[in-house]
Amino acid sequence: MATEPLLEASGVVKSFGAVLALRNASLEVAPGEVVALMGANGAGKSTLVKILTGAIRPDAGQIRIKGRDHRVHSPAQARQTGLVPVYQEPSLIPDLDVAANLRLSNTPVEPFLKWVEELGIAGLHLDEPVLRLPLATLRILDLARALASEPDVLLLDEMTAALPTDLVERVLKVVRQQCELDRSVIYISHRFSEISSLCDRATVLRDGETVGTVEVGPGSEERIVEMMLGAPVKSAEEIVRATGSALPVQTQETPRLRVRNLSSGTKLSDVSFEMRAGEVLGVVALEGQGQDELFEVLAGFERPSGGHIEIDGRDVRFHHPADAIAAGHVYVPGDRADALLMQRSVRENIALPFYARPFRWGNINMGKEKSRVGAAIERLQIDTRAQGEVQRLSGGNQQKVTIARWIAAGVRTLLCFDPTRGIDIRTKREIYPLLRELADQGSSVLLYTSELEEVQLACDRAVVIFNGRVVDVIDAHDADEPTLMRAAYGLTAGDANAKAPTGEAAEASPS
Ligand SMILES: Nc1ncnc2c1ncn2[C@@H]1O[C@H](COP(=O)(O)OP(=O)(O)OP(=O)(O)O)[C@@H](O)[C@H]1O
Repeated sequence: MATEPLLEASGVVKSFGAVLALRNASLEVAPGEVVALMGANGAGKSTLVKILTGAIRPDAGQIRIKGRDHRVHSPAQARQTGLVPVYQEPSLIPDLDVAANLRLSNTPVEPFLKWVEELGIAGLHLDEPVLRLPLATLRILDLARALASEPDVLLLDEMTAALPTDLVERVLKVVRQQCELDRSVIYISHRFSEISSLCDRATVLRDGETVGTVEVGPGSEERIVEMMLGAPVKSAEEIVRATGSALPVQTQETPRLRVRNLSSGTKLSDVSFEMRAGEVLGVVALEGQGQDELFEVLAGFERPSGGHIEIDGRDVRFHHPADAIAAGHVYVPGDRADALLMQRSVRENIALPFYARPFRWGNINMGKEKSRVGAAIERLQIDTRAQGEVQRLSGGNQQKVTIARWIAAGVRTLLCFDPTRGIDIRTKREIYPLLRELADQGSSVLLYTSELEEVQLACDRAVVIFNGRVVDVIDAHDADEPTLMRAAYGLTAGDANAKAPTGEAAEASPS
Protein backbone atom coordinates (compact mmCIF):
# COMPACT_ATOMS: atom_id res chain seq x y z
CA MET A 1 0.00 0.00 0.00
CA ALA A 2 1.72 3.16 -1.23
CA THR A 3 -0.40 5.97 0.29
CA GLU A 4 -1.13 6.65 3.95
CA PRO A 5 -4.08 4.58 5.22
CA LEU A 6 -7.44 6.26 5.61
CA LEU A 7 -8.36 3.76 8.32
CA GLU A 8 -6.07 1.55 10.39
CA ALA A 9 -7.01 -0.90 13.12
CA SER A 10 -4.46 -2.91 15.08
CA GLY A 11 -4.35 -5.29 18.03
CA VAL A 12 -8.14 -5.38 18.33
CA VAL A 13 -9.43 -7.77 21.00
CA LYS A 14 -13.06 -8.58 21.86
CA SER A 15 -14.66 -11.24 24.06
CA PHE A 16 -18.33 -12.02 24.52
CA GLY A 17 -18.33 -13.79 27.88
CA ALA A 18 -16.35 -16.98 27.35
CA VAL A 19 -16.18 -16.52 23.57
CA LEU A 20 -13.00 -14.82 22.36
CA ALA A 21 -14.30 -13.39 19.06
CA LEU A 22 -11.22 -11.28 18.24
CA ARG A 23 -7.82 -12.06 19.72
CA ASN A 24 -5.59 -9.81 17.59
CA ALA A 25 -7.25 -8.27 14.57
CA SER A 26 -5.75 -5.65 12.30
CA LEU A 27 -6.75 -4.04 9.03
CA GLU A 28 -5.73 -1.09 6.84
CA VAL A 29 -7.41 0.60 3.92
CA ALA A 30 -6.04 3.44 1.78
CA PRO A 31 -8.04 6.08 -0.12
CA GLY A 32 -9.51 4.67 -3.34
CA GLU A 33 -8.92 1.07 -2.27
CA VAL A 34 -11.29 -1.89 -1.83
CA VAL A 35 -10.00 -4.29 0.81
CA ALA A 36 -11.69 -7.65 1.26
CA LEU A 37 -12.07 -8.90 4.83
CA MET A 38 -12.06 -12.67 4.56
CA GLY A 39 -12.45 -15.54 7.01
CA ALA A 40 -14.49 -18.66 7.68
CA ASN A 41 -17.85 -18.42 9.45
CA GLY A 42 -17.24 -17.22 13.00
CA ALA A 43 -13.72 -15.87 12.28
CA GLY A 44 -14.70 -12.44 13.66
CA LYS A 45 -15.34 -10.31 10.54
CA SER A 46 -18.70 -8.85 11.61
CA THR A 47 -17.39 -8.22 15.11
CA LEU A 48 -14.51 -6.17 13.66
CA VAL A 49 -16.89 -4.19 11.44
CA LYS A 50 -19.15 -3.47 14.41
CA ILE A 51 -16.17 -2.26 16.44
CA LEU A 52 -14.93 0.00 13.62
CA THR A 53 -18.38 1.56 13.31
CA GLY A 54 -19.09 2.04 17.01
CA ALA A 55 -21.83 -0.59 17.43
CA ILE A 56 -19.73 -2.46 20.01
CA ARG A 57 -16.70 -1.50 22.07
CA PRO A 58 -13.43 -3.41 21.83
CA ASP A 59 -11.65 -4.74 24.93
CA ALA A 60 -8.33 -3.53 23.52
CA GLY A 61 -6.76 -2.21 20.33
CA GLN A 62 -6.10 0.98 18.35
CA ILE A 63 -8.13 2.60 15.61
CA ARG A 64 -6.58 5.42 13.55
CA ILE A 65 -8.49 7.50 11.02
CA LYS A 66 -6.46 9.69 8.62
CA GLY A 67 -3.42 9.13 10.82
CA ARG A 68 -5.05 10.16 14.11
CA ASP A 69 -6.04 7.96 17.05
CA HIS A 70 -9.79 7.56 17.43
CA ARG A 71 -12.14 6.07 19.95
CA VAL A 72 -15.36 5.22 18.22
CA HIS A 73 -18.09 5.45 20.86
CA SER A 74 -21.25 5.14 18.79
CA PRO A 75 -22.51 4.55 15.26
CA ALA A 76 -23.47 8.25 15.04
CA GLN A 77 -19.92 9.28 15.87
CA ALA A 78 -18.48 6.79 13.36
CA ARG A 79 -20.77 8.25 10.71
CA GLN A 80 -19.54 11.77 11.49
CA THR A 81 -15.97 10.61 10.95
CA GLY A 82 -17.00 9.11 7.58
CA LEU A 83 -17.23 5.42 8.52
CA VAL A 84 -20.57 4.00 7.41
CA PRO A 85 -21.54 0.30 7.53
CA VAL A 86 -24.07 -1.92 5.86
CA TYR A 87 -24.39 -4.71 8.42
CA GLN A 88 -25.02 -8.34 7.61
CA GLU A 89 -28.70 -8.27 8.60
CA PRO A 90 -31.26 -5.77 7.26
CA SER A 91 -31.34 -2.75 9.54
CA LEU A 92 -34.58 -0.93 8.61
CA ILE A 93 -37.27 -1.16 11.27
CA PRO A 94 -39.87 -3.58 9.86
CA ASP A 95 -42.94 -2.00 11.50
CA LEU A 96 -42.30 1.43 10.00
CA ASP A 97 -42.54 2.57 6.40
CA VAL A 98 -39.46 3.53 4.40
CA ALA A 99 -40.00 7.29 4.90
CA ALA A 100 -40.14 6.94 8.70
CA ASN A 101 -36.95 4.87 8.63
CA LEU A 102 -35.21 7.60 6.64
CA ARG A 103 -36.36 10.28 9.09
CA LEU A 104 -35.14 8.24 12.05
CA SER A 105 -31.66 7.93 10.58
CA ASN A 106 -31.55 11.53 9.24
CA THR A 107 -31.06 10.21 5.71
CA PRO A 108 -31.53 12.80 2.96
CA VAL A 109 -34.37 11.56 0.73
CA GLU A 110 -33.26 12.80 -2.70
CA PRO A 111 -29.81 11.16 -2.72
CA PHE A 112 -31.32 8.01 -1.19
CA LEU A 113 -33.83 7.71 -4.04
CA LYS A 114 -31.15 8.39 -6.62
CA TRP A 115 -29.08 5.50 -5.22
CA VAL A 116 -32.10 3.19 -5.00
CA GLU A 117 -32.70 3.73 -8.70
CA GLU A 118 -29.03 3.42 -9.61
CA LEU A 119 -28.91 0.13 -7.71
CA GLY A 120 -31.72 -1.34 -9.81
CA ILE A 121 -34.85 -1.08 -7.65
CA ALA A 122 -37.64 0.53 -9.65
CA GLY A 123 -40.93 1.90 -8.31
CA LEU A 124 -40.14 2.06 -4.59
CA HIS A 125 -42.88 3.83 -2.61
CA LEU A 126 -41.68 5.66 0.48
CA ASP A 127 -44.93 4.83 2.28
CA GLU A 128 -44.35 1.09 1.78
CA PRO A 129 -44.18 -0.80 5.10
CA VAL A 130 -40.71 -2.29 5.37
CA LEU A 131 -41.99 -5.71 6.45
CA ARG A 132 -43.62 -6.21 3.05
CA LEU A 133 -40.37 -5.73 1.14
CA PRO A 134 -38.32 -8.73 -0.05
CA LEU A 135 -34.93 -9.36 1.50
CA ALA A 136 -33.00 -8.34 -1.64
CA THR A 137 -34.78 -4.96 -1.72
CA LEU A 138 -34.05 -4.41 1.98
CA ARG A 139 -30.35 -4.97 1.37
CA ILE A 140 -30.35 -2.45 -1.48
CA LEU A 141 -32.19 0.11 0.68
CA ASP A 142 -29.56 -0.34 3.41
CA LEU A 143 -26.83 0.34 0.88
CA ALA A 144 -28.64 3.34 -0.63
CA ARG A 145 -29.03 4.77 2.87
CA ALA A 146 -25.31 4.34 3.53
CA LEU A 147 -24.32 5.89 0.19
CA ALA A 148 -26.60 8.87 0.73
CA SER A 149 -24.33 10.01 3.54
CA GLU A 150 -21.29 10.05 1.19
CA PRO A 151 -18.99 7.94 3.37
CA ASP A 152 -15.20 8.10 3.25
CA VAL A 153 -15.07 4.43 4.21
CA LEU A 154 -17.98 2.16 3.36
CA LEU A 155 -18.02 -1.16 5.22
CA LEU A 156 -20.12 -3.79 3.44
CA ASP A 157 -20.78 -6.96 5.45
CA GLU A 158 -22.18 -9.67 3.15
CA MET A 159 -24.02 -6.99 1.22
CA THR A 160 -24.49 -9.18 -1.84
CA ALA A 161 -25.28 -12.50 -0.10
CA ALA A 162 -29.05 -12.21 -0.65
CA LEU A 163 -28.84 -10.65 -4.10
CA PRO A 164 -29.32 -12.25 -7.49
CA THR A 165 -26.74 -11.68 -10.22
CA ASP A 166 -28.28 -8.58 -11.80
CA LEU A 167 -28.34 -6.66 -8.52
CA VAL A 168 -24.85 -7.87 -7.58
CA GLU A 169 -23.55 -6.29 -10.80
CA ARG A 170 -25.14 -2.99 -9.82
CA VAL A 171 -23.53 -3.11 -6.37
CA LEU A 172 -20.09 -3.87 -7.81
CA LYS A 173 -20.41 -0.96 -10.22
CA VAL A 174 -21.33 1.44 -7.44
CA VAL A 175 -18.40 0.24 -5.29
CA ARG A 176 -16.01 0.88 -8.19
CA GLN A 177 -17.46 4.39 -8.58
CA GLN A 178 -16.75 5.09 -4.91
CA CYS A 179 -13.11 4.20 -5.45
CA GLU A 180 -12.86 6.51 -8.45
CA LEU A 181 -13.88 9.28 -6.03
CA ASP A 182 -10.94 8.25 -3.79
CA ARG A 183 -13.25 6.77 -1.19
CA SER A 184 -12.51 3.40 0.40
CA VAL A 185 -14.49 0.21 0.84
CA ILE A 186 -14.06 -2.73 3.22
CA TYR A 187 -15.81 -5.62 1.58
CA ILE A 188 -16.91 -8.87 3.23
CA SER A 189 -18.15 -11.68 1.01
CA HIS A 190 -17.81 -15.44 0.70
CA ARG A 191 -18.08 -15.14 -3.09
CA PHE A 192 -14.59 -15.31 -4.58
CA SER A 193 -15.74 -14.11 -7.99
CA GLU A 194 -16.69 -10.78 -6.40
CA ILE A 195 -13.43 -10.52 -4.47
CA SER A 196 -11.32 -11.08 -7.57
CA SER A 197 -13.29 -8.65 -9.73
CA LEU A 198 -13.43 -5.87 -7.14
CA CYS A 199 -10.76 -5.97 -4.46
CA ASP A 200 -7.17 -4.74 -4.44
CA ARG A 201 -6.11 -6.65 -1.33
CA ALA A 202 -7.62 -9.22 1.01
CA THR A 203 -6.99 -9.26 4.74
CA VAL A 204 -7.61 -12.68 6.24
CA LEU A 205 -8.91 -13.38 9.75
CA ARG A 206 -8.62 -16.80 11.30
CA ASP A 207 -10.04 -17.59 14.75
CA GLY A 208 -10.16 -13.89 15.58
CA GLU A 209 -6.62 -13.12 14.45
CA THR A 210 -5.38 -11.37 11.29
CA VAL A 211 -3.13 -13.93 9.66
CA GLY A 212 -2.08 -11.86 6.66
CA THR A 213 -2.96 -9.64 3.73
CA VAL A 214 -2.75 -10.79 0.11
CA GLU A 215 -2.68 -8.77 -3.12
CA VAL A 216 -5.69 -10.00 -5.09
CA GLY A 217 -4.73 -11.42 -8.48
CA PRO A 218 -4.28 -14.67 -10.37
CA GLY A 219 -3.73 -17.56 -7.94
CA SER A 220 -4.63 -15.53 -4.85
CA GLU A 221 -7.85 -17.48 -4.22
CA GLU A 222 -6.03 -20.66 -3.17
CA ARG A 223 -3.72 -18.67 -0.90
CA ILE A 224 -6.63 -16.90 0.74
CA VAL A 225 -8.50 -20.18 1.30
CA GLU A 226 -5.44 -21.79 2.86
CA MET A 227 -4.93 -18.79 5.13
CA MET A 228 -8.61 -18.83 6.10
CA LEU A 229 -8.84 -22.52 6.83
CA GLY A 230 -5.30 -23.78 7.21
CA ALA A 231 -6.09 -26.39 4.54
CA PRO A 232 -7.29 -26.53 0.92
CA VAL A 233 -10.98 -27.23 0.19
CA LYS A 234 -12.51 -29.58 -2.35
CA SER A 235 -12.33 -28.08 -5.83
CA ALA A 236 -15.49 -27.39 -7.84
CA GLU A 237 -14.47 -30.22 -10.22
CA GLU A 238 -14.26 -32.71 -7.35
CA ILE A 239 -17.73 -31.71 -6.18
CA VAL A 240 -19.24 -32.12 -9.65
CA ARG A 241 -17.62 -35.56 -9.93
CA ALA A 242 -18.85 -36.54 -6.48
CA THR A 243 -22.41 -35.27 -6.95
CA GLY A 244 -22.74 -36.82 -10.41
CA SER A 245 -24.61 -35.44 -13.38
CA ALA A 246 -28.29 -35.37 -14.30
CA LEU A 247 -30.57 -38.27 -13.41
CA PRO A 248 -31.86 -40.37 -16.27
CA VAL A 249 -35.30 -39.18 -17.32
CA GLN A 250 -37.91 -41.65 -16.09
CA THR A 251 -41.04 -40.53 -17.80
CA GLN A 252 -43.39 -43.25 -16.43
CA GLU A 253 -42.61 -42.43 -12.82
CA THR A 254 -45.19 -40.24 -11.03
CA PRO A 255 -43.37 -37.04 -10.09
CA ARG A 256 -43.01 -36.18 -6.41
CA LEU A 257 -44.12 -32.66 -7.26
CA ARG A 258 -45.96 -31.49 -10.33
CA VAL A 259 -46.85 -27.83 -10.72
CA ARG A 260 -49.35 -27.04 -13.45
CA ASN A 261 -50.20 -23.54 -14.72
CA LEU A 262 -49.48 -22.05 -11.31
CA SER A 263 -50.13 -18.33 -10.94
CA SER A 264 -49.81 -15.91 -8.06
CA GLY A 265 -51.00 -12.31 -8.45
CA THR A 266 -49.16 -10.45 -11.17
CA LYS A 267 -45.77 -11.97 -10.35
CA LEU A 268 -46.16 -15.64 -11.33
CA SER A 269 -48.04 -16.79 -14.40
CA ASP A 270 -48.78 -20.18 -15.74
CA VAL A 271 -45.75 -21.93 -14.26
CA SER A 272 -45.47 -25.66 -14.92
CA PHE A 273 -42.68 -28.11 -14.07
CA GLU A 274 -42.08 -31.50 -12.49
CA MET A 275 -39.66 -32.73 -9.86
CA ARG A 276 -39.00 -36.39 -9.25
CA ALA A 277 -38.13 -38.22 -6.04
CA GLY A 278 -34.35 -38.33 -5.84
CA GLU A 279 -33.90 -35.11 -7.77
CA VAL A 280 -32.28 -31.80 -6.89
CA LEU A 281 -34.03 -29.28 -9.13
CA GLY A 282 -32.53 -25.81 -9.38
CA VAL A 283 -34.54 -22.63 -9.81
CA VAL A 284 -32.69 -19.75 -11.48
CA ALA A 285 -34.04 -16.21 -11.81
CA LEU A 286 -32.93 -12.60 -11.67
CA GLU A 287 -34.37 -10.35 -8.98
CA GLY A 288 -38.16 -10.18 -8.78
CA GLN A 289 -39.02 -12.67 -11.52
CA GLY A 290 -41.55 -14.59 -9.41
CA GLN A 291 -39.23 -16.94 -7.49
CA ASP A 292 -40.28 -15.53 -4.09
CA GLU A 293 -43.94 -16.08 -4.94
CA LEU A 294 -43.29 -19.61 -6.23
CA PHE A 295 -41.67 -20.68 -2.97
CA GLU A 296 -44.31 -18.92 -0.87
CA VAL A 297 -47.06 -20.78 -2.68
CA LEU A 298 -45.27 -24.15 -2.48
CA ALA A 299 -44.60 -23.63 1.23
CA GLY A 300 -48.23 -22.73 1.95
CA PHE A 301 -47.65 -19.07 2.85
CA GLU A 302 -49.65 -17.75 -0.09
CA ARG A 303 -52.61 -19.22 -1.95
CA PRO A 304 -52.12 -19.43 -5.70
CA SER A 305 -54.47 -17.36 -7.87
CA GLY A 306 -54.60 -20.20 -10.38
CA GLY A 307 -53.24 -23.60 -11.30
CA HIS A 308 -52.56 -26.86 -9.49
CA ILE A 309 -50.00 -28.45 -7.21
CA GLU A 310 -49.79 -32.25 -7.28
CA ILE A 311 -47.81 -34.36 -4.86
CA ASP A 312 -47.27 -37.98 -5.84
CA GLY A 313 -50.06 -37.62 -8.43
CA ARG A 314 -52.64 -36.14 -6.01
CA ASP A 315 -53.97 -32.59 -6.19
CA VAL A 316 -53.24 -30.65 -2.99
CA ARG A 317 -54.32 -27.27 -1.69
CA PHE A 318 -52.38 -25.53 1.03
CA HIS A 319 -54.34 -23.07 3.18
CA HIS A 320 -51.57 -22.68 5.73
CA PRO A 321 -47.85 -23.53 6.00
CA ALA A 322 -48.85 -26.39 8.33
CA ASP A 323 -50.72 -28.03 5.40
CA ALA A 324 -47.54 -27.93 3.33
CA ILE A 325 -45.49 -29.40 6.17
CA ALA A 326 -48.10 -32.14 6.66
CA ALA A 327 -47.73 -32.93 2.95
CA GLY A 328 -43.98 -33.30 3.44
CA HIS A 329 -42.91 -29.88 2.09
CA VAL A 330 -40.42 -28.19 4.36
CA TYR A 331 -39.04 -24.76 3.69
CA VAL A 332 -35.65 -23.18 4.34
CA PRO A 333 -36.51 -19.49 3.78
CA GLY A 334 -34.08 -16.95 2.35
CA ASP A 335 -34.32 -14.83 5.47
CA ARG A 336 -33.02 -16.94 8.34
CA ALA A 337 -34.77 -14.64 10.81
CA ASP A 338 -38.02 -16.20 9.55
CA ALA A 339 -36.83 -19.72 10.36
CA LEU A 340 -35.06 -19.44 13.68
CA LEU A 341 -36.13 -18.99 17.27
CA MET A 342 -33.39 -16.48 17.95
CA GLN A 343 -33.49 -16.68 21.73
CA ARG A 344 -33.42 -20.47 21.88
CA SER A 345 -30.38 -22.70 21.74
CA VAL A 346 -28.79 -24.26 18.68
CA ARG A 347 -29.97 -27.70 19.77
CA GLU A 348 -33.56 -26.58 20.38
CA ASN A 349 -33.69 -24.95 16.96
CA ILE A 350 -32.39 -28.04 15.21
CA ALA A 351 -34.66 -30.37 17.20
CA LEU A 352 -37.80 -28.32 16.44
CA PRO A 353 -39.32 -30.74 13.91
CA PHE A 354 -39.03 -33.58 16.46
CA TYR A 355 -41.36 -31.67 18.80
CA ALA A 356 -43.71 -30.59 16.02
CA ARG A 357 -44.54 -34.18 15.10
CA PRO A 358 -44.98 -36.07 18.39
CA PHE A 359 -48.45 -37.38 17.45
CA ARG A 360 -46.96 -39.16 14.48
CA TRP A 361 -43.85 -40.36 16.17
CA GLY A 362 -45.34 -41.32 19.54
CA ASN A 363 -43.13 -40.38 22.46
CA ILE A 364 -40.12 -38.34 21.50
CA ASN A 365 -37.11 -40.58 21.46
CA MET A 366 -34.69 -38.29 23.27
CA GLY A 367 -31.66 -40.45 22.61
CA LYS A 368 -32.33 -40.56 18.89
CA GLU A 369 -33.08 -36.84 18.77
CA LYS A 370 -29.84 -36.03 20.57
CA SER A 371 -27.69 -38.16 18.35
CA ARG A 372 -29.29 -36.85 15.13
CA VAL A 373 -28.93 -33.25 16.25
CA GLY A 374 -25.30 -33.90 17.23
CA ALA A 375 -24.57 -35.53 13.87
CA ALA A 376 -26.08 -32.57 11.97
CA ILE A 377 -24.00 -30.08 14.01
CA GLU A 378 -20.89 -32.11 13.26
CA ARG A 379 -21.70 -32.52 9.58
CA LEU A 380 -22.22 -28.78 9.03
CA GLN A 381 -19.35 -27.80 11.35
CA ILE A 382 -21.57 -25.45 13.33
CA ASP A 383 -19.59 -23.24 15.69
CA THR A 384 -21.25 -24.00 19.03
CA ARG A 385 -19.15 -21.74 21.23
CA ALA A 386 -22.16 -19.43 21.69
CA GLN A 387 -24.79 -22.13 21.31
CA GLY A 388 -27.05 -21.06 24.21
CA GLU A 389 -28.86 -18.54 21.99
CA VAL A 390 -28.89 -18.71 18.21
CA GLN A 391 -28.83 -14.91 17.96
CA ARG A 392 -25.29 -14.98 19.34
CA LEU A 393 -23.99 -17.13 16.50
CA SER A 394 -22.28 -15.59 13.49
CA GLY A 395 -24.54 -15.11 10.44
CA GLY A 396 -23.13 -18.07 8.55
CA ASN A 397 -23.52 -20.35 11.55
CA GLN A 398 -27.16 -19.27 11.95
CA GLN A 399 -27.72 -20.17 8.32
CA LYS A 400 -26.22 -23.60 8.89
CA VAL A 401 -28.72 -24.18 11.73
CA THR A 402 -31.63 -23.65 9.30
CA ILE A 403 -30.27 -26.46 7.13
CA ALA A 404 -29.14 -28.75 9.96
CA ARG A 405 -32.72 -28.89 11.22
CA TRP A 406 -33.84 -30.81 8.16
CA ILE A 407 -30.71 -32.92 7.95
CA ALA A 408 -31.51 -34.13 11.47
CA ALA A 409 -35.25 -34.61 10.98
CA GLY A 410 -35.29 -36.03 7.46
CA VAL A 411 -37.58 -34.65 4.74
CA ARG A 412 -39.63 -35.69 1.74
CA THR A 413 -39.44 -32.44 -0.19
CA LEU A 414 -37.06 -29.68 0.78
CA LEU A 415 -37.74 -26.18 -0.55
CA CYS A 416 -34.49 -24.25 -0.16
CA PHE A 417 -34.36 -20.55 -0.94
CA ASP A 418 -30.72 -19.54 -1.27
CA PRO A 419 -29.63 -21.82 1.57
CA THR A 420 -25.90 -21.10 1.29
CA ARG A 421 -26.27 -17.36 1.86
CA GLY A 422 -23.34 -16.19 3.97
CA ILE A 423 -21.84 -19.65 4.31
CA ASP A 424 -18.09 -20.00 3.89
CA ILE A 425 -16.53 -21.89 1.01
CA ARG A 426 -15.61 -24.99 3.01
CA THR A 427 -19.12 -25.55 4.36
CA LYS A 428 -20.77 -24.66 1.05
CA ARG A 429 -18.79 -27.44 -0.54
CA GLU A 430 -20.05 -29.81 2.17
CA ILE A 431 -23.65 -28.74 1.60
CA TYR A 432 -23.84 -29.65 -2.08
CA PRO A 433 -23.02 -33.35 -1.55
CA LEU A 434 -25.33 -33.29 1.43
CA LEU A 435 -28.29 -32.17 -0.69
CA ARG A 436 -27.34 -34.89 -3.16
CA GLU A 437 -27.28 -37.41 -0.32
CA LEU A 438 -30.78 -36.37 0.79
CA ALA A 439 -31.94 -36.87 -2.78
CA ASP A 440 -30.22 -40.26 -3.02
CA GLN A 441 -32.18 -41.30 0.07
CA GLY A 442 -35.42 -40.50 -1.79
CA SER A 443 -36.06 -36.84 -0.94
CA SER A 444 -36.61 -34.15 -3.55
CA VAL A 445 -34.92 -30.78 -3.26
CA LEU A 446 -36.08 -27.59 -4.96
CA LEU A 447 -33.15 -25.18 -4.75
CA TYR A 448 -33.39 -21.51 -5.66
CA THR A 449 -29.87 -20.17 -5.86
CA SER A 450 -28.55 -16.71 -6.55
CA GLU A 451 -25.09 -18.22 -7.17
CA LEU A 452 -25.26 -19.67 -10.62
CA GLU A 453 -22.26 -21.98 -10.16
CA GLU A 454 -24.31 -23.90 -7.59
CA VAL A 455 -26.51 -25.34 -10.33
CA GLN A 456 -23.70 -27.50 -11.67
CA LEU A 457 -22.41 -28.24 -8.20
CA ALA A 458 -25.68 -29.37 -6.67
CA CYS A 459 -28.51 -29.87 -9.16
CA ASP A 460 -29.70 -32.39 -11.73
CA ARG A 461 -31.63 -29.81 -13.77
CA ALA A 462 -32.61 -26.17 -13.48
CA VAL A 463 -35.87 -24.41 -14.19
CA VAL A 464 -35.29 -20.84 -15.36
CA ILE A 465 -37.95 -18.24 -14.56
CA PHE A 466 -38.23 -14.90 -16.32
CA ASN A 467 -41.09 -12.42 -15.95
CA GLY A 468 -43.03 -14.94 -13.85
CA ARG A 469 -42.88 -17.72 -16.43
CA VAL A 470 -40.72 -20.78 -16.94
CA VAL A 471 -38.59 -19.95 -19.99
CA ASP A 472 -36.23 -22.93 -19.96
CA VAL A 473 -35.40 -26.21 -18.24
CA ILE A 474 -31.70 -27.04 -18.55
CA ASP A 475 -29.82 -30.23 -17.64
CA ALA A 476 -27.05 -29.57 -15.12
CA HIS A 477 -24.23 -30.56 -17.45
CA ASP A 478 -25.39 -27.90 -19.95
CA ALA A 479 -26.05 -25.32 -17.24
CA ASP A 480 -22.83 -23.31 -17.26
CA GLU A 481 -23.05 -19.73 -16.04
CA PRO A 482 -23.28 -18.01 -19.47
CA THR A 483 -26.10 -20.37 -20.53
CA LEU A 484 -28.00 -19.73 -17.30
CA MET A 485 -27.47 -15.98 -17.57
CA ARG A 486 -28.82 -15.85 -21.11
CA ALA A 487 -31.86 -17.87 -20.11
CA ALA A 488 -32.39 -15.79 -16.97
CA TYR A 489 -32.53 -12.64 -19.11
CA GLY A 490 -35.19 -14.30 -21.25
CA LEU A 491 -32.79 -14.97 -24.13
CA THR A 492 -32.17 -18.33 -25.74
CA ALA A 493 -29.06 -19.38 -27.70
CA GLY A 494 -28.97 -17.74 -31.14
CA ASP A 495 -32.06 -15.76 -30.22
CA ALA A 496 -30.50 -12.73 -28.61
CA ASN A 497 -33.26 -10.30 -29.53
CA ALA A 498 -36.27 -12.56 -29.90
CA LYS A 499 -37.68 -12.13 -26.39
CA ALA A 500 -37.52 -8.52 -25.40
CA PRO A 501 -37.08 -8.39 -21.63
CA THR A 502 -39.37 -5.98 -19.83
CA GLY A 503 -39.46 -4.25 -16.46
CA GLU A 504 -36.54 -4.29 -14.05
CA ALA A 505 -34.79 -7.12 -15.82
CA ALA A 506 -34.86 -5.15 -19.06
CA GLU A 507 -32.97 -2.32 -17.44
CA ALA A 508 -30.32 -4.71 -16.21
CA SER A 509 -30.21 -6.72 -19.41
CA PRO A 510 -26.85 -6.85 -21.21
CA SER A 511 -26.89 -5.07 -24.57
N1 LIG B 1 -23.32 -11.03 21.05
C1 LIG B 1 -22.56 -12.14 21.04
N2 LIG B 1 -22.54 -12.98 22.09
C2 LIG B 1 -21.77 -14.10 22.11
N3 LIG B 1 -20.98 -14.46 21.07
C3 LIG B 1 -20.96 -13.67 20.00
C4 LIG B 1 -21.76 -12.48 19.91
N4 LIG B 1 -21.52 -11.90 18.70
C5 LIG B 1 -20.63 -12.69 18.06
N5 LIG B 1 -20.30 -13.74 18.85
C6 LIG B 1 -19.37 -14.83 18.52
O1 LIG B 1 -18.17 -14.24 18.02
C7 LIG B 1 -17.60 -15.09 17.02
C8 LIG B 1 -17.33 -14.26 15.77
O2 LIG B 1 -18.58 -13.92 15.17
P1 LIG B 1 -18.69 -12.98 13.89
O3 LIG B 1 -20.14 -12.73 13.66
O4 LIG B 1 -17.82 -11.80 14.06
O5 LIG B 1 -18.08 -13.94 12.76
P2 LIG B 1 -18.00 -13.73 11.17
O6 LIG B 1 -16.57 -13.91 10.78
O7 LIG B 1 -18.64 -12.45 10.81
O8 LIG B 1 -18.83 -14.99 10.64
P3 LIG B 1 -19.86 -15.19 9.37
O9 LIG B 1 -19.02 -15.38 8.16
O10 LIG B 1 -20.57 -16.44 9.73
O11 LIG B 1 -20.75 -13.99 9.35
C9 LIG B 1 -18.58 -16.25 16.83
O12 LIG B 1 -18.13 -17.35 17.58
C10 LIG B 1 -19.88 -15.72 17.41
O13 LIG B 1 -20.70 -16.76 17.91
